[in-house]
Amino acid sequence: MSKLATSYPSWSKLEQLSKQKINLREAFAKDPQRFQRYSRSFKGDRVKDISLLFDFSKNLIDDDVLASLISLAKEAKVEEHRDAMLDGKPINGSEDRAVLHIALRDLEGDFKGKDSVAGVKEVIPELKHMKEFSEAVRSGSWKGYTGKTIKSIVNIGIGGSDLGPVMATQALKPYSKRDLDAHFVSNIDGTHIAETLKVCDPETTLFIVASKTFTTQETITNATAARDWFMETAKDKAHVEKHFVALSTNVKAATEFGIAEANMFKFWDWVGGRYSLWSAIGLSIALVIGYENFEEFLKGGNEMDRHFKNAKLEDNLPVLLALIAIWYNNFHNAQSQAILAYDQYMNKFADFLEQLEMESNGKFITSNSERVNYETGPIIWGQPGTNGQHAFYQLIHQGTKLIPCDFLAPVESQNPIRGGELHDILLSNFFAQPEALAFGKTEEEVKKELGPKDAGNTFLVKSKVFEGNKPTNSIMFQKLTPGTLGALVALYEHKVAVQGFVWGINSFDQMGVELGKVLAKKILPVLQQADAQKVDSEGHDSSTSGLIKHYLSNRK
Ligand SMILES: O=P(O)(O)OC[C@H]1O[C@@H](O)[C@H](O)[C@@H](O)[C@@H]1O
Repeated sequence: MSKLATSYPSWSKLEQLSKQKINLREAFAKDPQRFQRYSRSFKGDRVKDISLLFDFSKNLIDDDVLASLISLAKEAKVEEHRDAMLDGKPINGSEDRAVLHIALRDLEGDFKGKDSVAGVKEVIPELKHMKEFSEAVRSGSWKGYTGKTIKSIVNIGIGGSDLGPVMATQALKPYSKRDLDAHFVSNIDGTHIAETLKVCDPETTLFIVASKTFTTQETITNATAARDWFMETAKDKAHVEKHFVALSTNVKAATEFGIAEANMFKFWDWVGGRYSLWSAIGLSIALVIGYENFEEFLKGGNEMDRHFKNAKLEDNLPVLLALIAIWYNNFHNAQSQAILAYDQYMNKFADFLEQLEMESNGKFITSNSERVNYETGPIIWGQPGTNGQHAFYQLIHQGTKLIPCDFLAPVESQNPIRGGELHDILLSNFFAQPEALAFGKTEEEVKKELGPKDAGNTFLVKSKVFEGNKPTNSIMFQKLTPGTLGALVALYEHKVAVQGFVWGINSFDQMGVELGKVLAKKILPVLQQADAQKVDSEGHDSSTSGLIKHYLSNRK
């Protein structure tokens, strides 16, 4: 049973330690080995192109802090929780489910404990189905109802059934089949599907209806709209099977929607939505980058799984990433964390991590049904570099909030424009920003730089001071290959799991998304009946009633 994290002896120790201010200028000056001491490298042993360097030396830590964070992980039984997860124990207690996204990428059978869980043995046959299908579409042997090759795919899904595929297809664009257009429709705002259908041809478009539950209102409504649009041209229902496939755990509902069993790609209830890009939900990824590359992505995730399982806590990348974030979240009052990827292909990475981290760890109840008396998941946000530098970095450098940042960048660019000049400029920024954040600029330095003419202008001098001491992690990877992306995603997945273990919460349900859905379902009939009189009898507060009535009386 999970305890309140505040009850661990190391929690109090860390509270004490947080009162001693660590100054990064002094820490680096004192210890020439600081980078060596606080950085780790990680190489794939099967996927050879994976090579990561994780530098956490620009954090407000010293040996005492790090040792106490590691002790905290031990007291919270992180290793036991991890092993229970990898063994397929039902650690998602509120739903009584195992948490086995690792099974989706365990192609060589490294994790035996999970094998008795129902569905695990179907992973490989289902991958074979994905392989055959994606190859048929990509090679052109799969034809639309008029005998034409598929030119566009439209993934219709939301949340985890959208964000992972969107992020990964963007990230792995260099590996994509450029003559196959990939679209993603998620929002129930009709604009999303309307604008997508405008650039699609019913004869050459394949719709992928991606929904774990197959009951999600947005997805089912958008899929129905897509089918109506298709039927306007195709006329005959029998043509649907050439143009619609389903990715779901709910075979019954997908059948009711009209999708033939042969066109269904299944997964299981032990795959959480935000962890589902490794499952059939990744079909759009396999279609875009090809099955072999998709498999490399899976193998990259498995590299990180084995590291997570086998590396000692002090060297364990997900554990370190999690503990460092806990240090700021719980002992330095940091409310948010920025994800800053210096790789344009990763422009959806922060969006993806928003769901992964916030839906997983935005909880106030422990697995022991107690209300936490400490902060849980931070707000995750970010933009790719260098764009963010010209927008919000001002606040990170000189604002009043502490925002720990993860900087990520590839050693090798996929597009070495002008002989690599652009990449060098990009990387010079990737190196410079954490340096500026850590070491800042003192008043003396500013005065010296301004020279005698302006050094007496106090407001100017003070405005130009950077206090520094802002913590960052830097993660460099060789190149954004499918394997590397897999390892990076799994790194963050396990980071989230470790944090949940320490905070004693269930990172694998998402009850907090339900209430709004239920209320919307109650309001919808009122909008459809357009009965403004009825609004008052619905029992809403005056604000909600007022807004509904405003809508009903002003819509055309
Ligand atoms: O894949 P489904 O069942 O349509 O669900 C989509 C999303 O629905 C949301 O309500 C959940 O919070 C997400 O976790 C989930 O990914």
